[in-house]
Amino acid sequence: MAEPSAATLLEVRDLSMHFPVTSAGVLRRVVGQVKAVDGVSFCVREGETLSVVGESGCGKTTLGRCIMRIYDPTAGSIRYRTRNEGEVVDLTALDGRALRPYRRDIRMIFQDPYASLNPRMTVEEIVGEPLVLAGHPRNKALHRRVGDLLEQVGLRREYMARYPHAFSGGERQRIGIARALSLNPRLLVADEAVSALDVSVQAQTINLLKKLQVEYKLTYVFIAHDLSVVEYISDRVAVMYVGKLVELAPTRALFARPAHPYTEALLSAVPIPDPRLRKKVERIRLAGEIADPSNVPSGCPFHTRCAYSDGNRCVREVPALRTLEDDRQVACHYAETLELKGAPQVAT
Ligand SMILES: Nc1ncnc2c1ncn2[C@@H]1O[C@H](COP(=O)(O)OP(=O)(O)OP(=O)(O)O)[C@@H](O)[C@H]1O
Repeated sequence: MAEPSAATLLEVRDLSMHFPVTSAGVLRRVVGQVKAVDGVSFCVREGETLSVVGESGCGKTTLGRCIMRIYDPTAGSIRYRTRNEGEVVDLTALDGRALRPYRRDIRMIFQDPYASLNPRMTVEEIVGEPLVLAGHPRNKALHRRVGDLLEQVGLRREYMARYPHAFSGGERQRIGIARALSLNPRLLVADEAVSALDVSVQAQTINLLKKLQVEYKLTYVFIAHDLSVVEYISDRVAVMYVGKLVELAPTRALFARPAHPYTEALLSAVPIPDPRLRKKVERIRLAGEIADPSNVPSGCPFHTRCAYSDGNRCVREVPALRTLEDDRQVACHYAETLELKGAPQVAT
C-alpha cells in the first residue's frame, strides 16, 4: 500500500461507521444497521480547506466524529502524518494514552455556540481547559496565553472573567475557536460551525477562520450544508450521499461542472437571492426522499432519484470511486459521458 504523499495530512481509507438498529422491547435484538458512513476514502492535504457537503443524514457529522475518534469506526483506517518527519499513524488503531498527542493536533469546532460552552465556567476556564488537561499549570503564563488567544480571535482579553451568557452567538463561536486553538492544532474539524449564526456574523467568522488558517498554517475539514459558504471557503469539496462519497473535486471545477448527477442536483438549488441576477438555470428537483441509510438501494445508491439512471447497470452495480483528469474523483458509471450543468451563475 502506498504511503500518503508529503502533502497529505490525513488519509481516510475505506472508512465505515455502521450503527446497530435494535428491536423495541426488553430483549433488544440487533435487527439491522444504519450505514451512516460506508466505505469512504479521501485525502486531506496540508493547509487546505476540504468541505464535506450533502443532504441531512448523509453521514457528514458521523464522518467528522470518526476523524475526531469520538466514534470508533466499524472498518477502515484514518492515517495521520504526524509532526515527526515521515511518520504516519493509523488513528483507528490507537486508543487512550496513545491517541492523546493526536487529540491535541486535531480539534473540533462545534455547531451550536450556545450549547458547546459550559455556562458555569468563565471564558478563561473554557479557553484554558484543554491546556490544563494537557498538564499546563494554572499560572500567570496560562492567564497570558488565554488573553493572547482571545485577541487572536478578535476578542478583548478583559472578557476572560466573564461567563458565556454575556456574549452573542458570534462571540461565543470565537470563544470556541480560541479554545480549539489553545493546543496549537494542525487540523480543525468544523461541523456546521457557522450555520447557527446570522449571515453577517457568518461572514465575519468565516473571514476569521481564513485569517487563522494562514497564521497557524491550519488545515480544515469543513462540514456544511450551505453551498454558498462552501464555495467561498473551500479548496476542494467532497459530496456525500447516504454514507458514500460520490464526488470530490476542486471547488471551482465542481461548481462549474459537476460530474455526478447528485452534485448537479445539489448545485442547482444554490440560492441567488435576487431573481433578476439569476441566469436561467433549471432547478433540478430531486424526486423522492433521500435514501434510508438502514436500507441503502442496490447498485448506485442514487439511482432511485437519478434522472440519468439507465435502469440496468445503475441498479445492479455499485460504481467505484474513479479518479478523473482534473484532480477529481467520482462514483458514477457514466461520469465521462454526461453533460451536467454547474451552479446557477449571477448574470453579468
Ligand atoms: N449514534 C447514532 N446511532 C444510530 N444512528 C445514528 C447515530 N448517529 C447518526 N446516526 C444516523 O446516521 C445517519 C447519518 O447521520 P449524520 O448525523 O452523520 O448525518 P449528517 O449528514 O451530519 O446530517 P445533518 O446535516 O442533519 O447533521 C443518519 O441516518 C442518522 O440518523
